[in-house]
Order: sequence, then C-alpha cells, then structure tokens
Amino acid sequence: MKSESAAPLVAIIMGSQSDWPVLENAAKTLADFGVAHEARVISAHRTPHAAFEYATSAQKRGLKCIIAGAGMAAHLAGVMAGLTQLPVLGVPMESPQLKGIDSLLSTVQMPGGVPVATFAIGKAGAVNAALFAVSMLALNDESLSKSLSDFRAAQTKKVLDIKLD
Ligand SMILES: Nc1c(C(=O)O)ncn1[C@@H]1O[C@H](COP(=O)(O)O)[C@@H](O)[C@H]1O
Repeated sequence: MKSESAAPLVAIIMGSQSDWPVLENAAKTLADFGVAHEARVISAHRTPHAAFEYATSAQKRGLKCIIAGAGMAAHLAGVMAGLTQLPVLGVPMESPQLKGIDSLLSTVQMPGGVPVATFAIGKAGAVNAALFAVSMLALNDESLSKSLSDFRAAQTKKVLDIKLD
C-alpha cells in the first residue's frame, strides 16, 4: 500500500486487506491532489488493541482526519470516532451476503454525540470521502483550494460537453 513521503495528513484505514481494492480509490484521489496520506489495515474486531492505539495517537501524529472503510458489522469507523476528536469519514464496503446494507447501517447509525460522516457504499463512497477530506484541508490551504476548484470546473465541463446526437 502506498503512502506519501511527507507526514501524512489523512489516514485511510480498513478492516481487512480485502477492502483495499475499494479504498485504494481514496488513496488515488488524495494522491491526485498531492495530499500526504497513509493506508493501514486495522480492525476493531480482530486487532482491538492496535485500533485503540491508532485512534488515540492519530491527532498527536499530525493526522487531520481518518477515512475508515469496513464491511459487514462495520464498527471500525464508530470505534475510531469514540476514541479521537478527529473527523472520522466512514466508507461502508459492499458485503457478499447483504450487498453492503449491513455495512452502511452499522456505519451510519451512530448514537448521538459520536458522529461518523458516512459516505456511499463502495468505490463512489471511497472517492467522495477523499474529496471531502480535501475540502476540509482546503479551508486552510489556498493552493489545495485552487486545485479543488479546478477539479470541480473540469468535472462540470465534462458533463456539459456531452453530446448525445
Ligand atoms: N467490519 C470489519 C472490522 C471492524 O469493524 O473492525 N474488521 C474487519 N471487518 C470487515 O470484515 C470484512 C471481511 O473481512 P475478510 O475479507 O478479511 O474476511 C471486511 O469488509 C472488513 O472490513
């Protein structure tokens, strides 16, 4: 898994290596904007002590937000949100049995007071979580703000340029 050489600002964590083909789209989006990030497999279920350590040291390490992708009984994002003040962006993975509805509901249905910003199931959610992280960082970074506005303008142009006949 790729990580930028500068100190990471965004963490991408996932419950299993099997989630990486989806989460790598978040990593690619951040890389496209030149945002330093790191990617790790950490599970609230399978590696609870490592999950605790990661969440409680994240802010001190200079991270600004955590993108957490998990499938099935997706508790990873919620556990992170309970342990750190950093914004946690949850990406539900599509699951073989319930098509990701299980992951979506277990990510989004947080009790009051412990927010997880929850995105769409799968690749679109992974890309949007990364774009959301870019938007947050762009609030204090003029050059990133310009890159984001160029990206949005290019996206708009691409749609308006479609000719159907
Ligand atoms: N939901 C969680 C957590 C967690 O929430 O801590 N840890 C692993 N998982 C999920 O289990 C699914 C199956 O994992 P395997 O493919 O390794 O069996 C993955 O989508 C993972 O995110």
